[in-house]
Amino acid sequence: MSQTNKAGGEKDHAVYKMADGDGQFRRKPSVFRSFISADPNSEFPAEKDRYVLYLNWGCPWAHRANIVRSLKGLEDIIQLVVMDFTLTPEGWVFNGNNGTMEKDPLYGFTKLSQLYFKANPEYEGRYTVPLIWDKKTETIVNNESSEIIRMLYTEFDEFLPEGEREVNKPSGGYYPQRLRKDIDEMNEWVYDKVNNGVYKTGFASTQDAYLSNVVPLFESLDRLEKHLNDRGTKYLFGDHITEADIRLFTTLIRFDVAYYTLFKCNYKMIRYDYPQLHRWLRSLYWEENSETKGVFKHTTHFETYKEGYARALRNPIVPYGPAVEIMPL
Ligand SMILES: N[C@@H](CCC(=O)N[C@@H](CS)C(=O)NCC(=O)O)C(=O)O
Repeated sequence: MSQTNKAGGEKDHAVYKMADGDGQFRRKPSVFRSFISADPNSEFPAEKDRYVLYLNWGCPWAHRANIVRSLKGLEDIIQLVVMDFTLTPEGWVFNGNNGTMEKDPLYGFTKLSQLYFKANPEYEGRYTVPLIWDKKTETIVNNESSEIIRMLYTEFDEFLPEGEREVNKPSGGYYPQRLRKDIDEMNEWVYDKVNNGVYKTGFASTQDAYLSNVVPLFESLDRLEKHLNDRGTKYLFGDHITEADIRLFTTLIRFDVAYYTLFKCNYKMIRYDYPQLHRWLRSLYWEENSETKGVFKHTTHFETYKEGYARALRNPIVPYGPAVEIMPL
């Protein structure tokens, strides 16, 4: 493979090396895996103004956490720190660009890696968002979005009005007991083939690696289309939004705009080829009702998607289209 570098001399920097020697991108497991708990005697008890969520607008994993923080009405309880969406050779940085913070508000840091080293001076993994920081013990509680969102569903409920608590929701909330098996089962293949599938496709560095991921990606989108079509429901598992919707949304809202071109996921487009998924995506984005609370739209930042992925790929060109980011309802 040619290593021609049109974007400058940084292309070979470790931060941009996504594929392994065989051309496949393999996401490393997150390292910080503690849980915030409603139990006041736990290691990380839920408290107001104790925890901080670090993220940027570009990242789909971070987007999950941002959606749940707002859906749950935790804006006054969990602080949000937004970093720039451009992946630099030093990882994510604070620089004040694009309306983000100039410096880390807690320590004045300029790089996310500094928080990782403050939490663990021996840390060796990647410096990823999202992460939840504990101001009291000054460490990272968790940097795995699938776990962060689960803490947010329930563990801060005592700070919320009765009706917003998961136990009091007639639907059972975002991860209802009666749907757990179905949601977990869907999460498993949607994570591998769709959420992470677009990355494995886009970061593949050989034709074989690319094909071995792009084909299952579209087979899985076909499967999701059929799931919605067969059930005829508004959301993936009925009339209420669940975790499965939140996890799929952050990938599909980036699909036509960014993954289609930049990650070469260009076999089909959501808007033209998947009527059910397109209907589902637009209703989450556009409808402002008691289910969506307008949160899906307000946490979506289209302007960062194309540019963020182009930069992460060291691609100097930001694609011009599509003309419309998301079609009207
Ligand atoms: N498993 C993690 C993945 C998070 C992740 O990979 N985030 C990306 C941004 S979309 C990141 O921070 N990448 C920086 C890097 O790998 O250097 C999660 O779901 O929380």
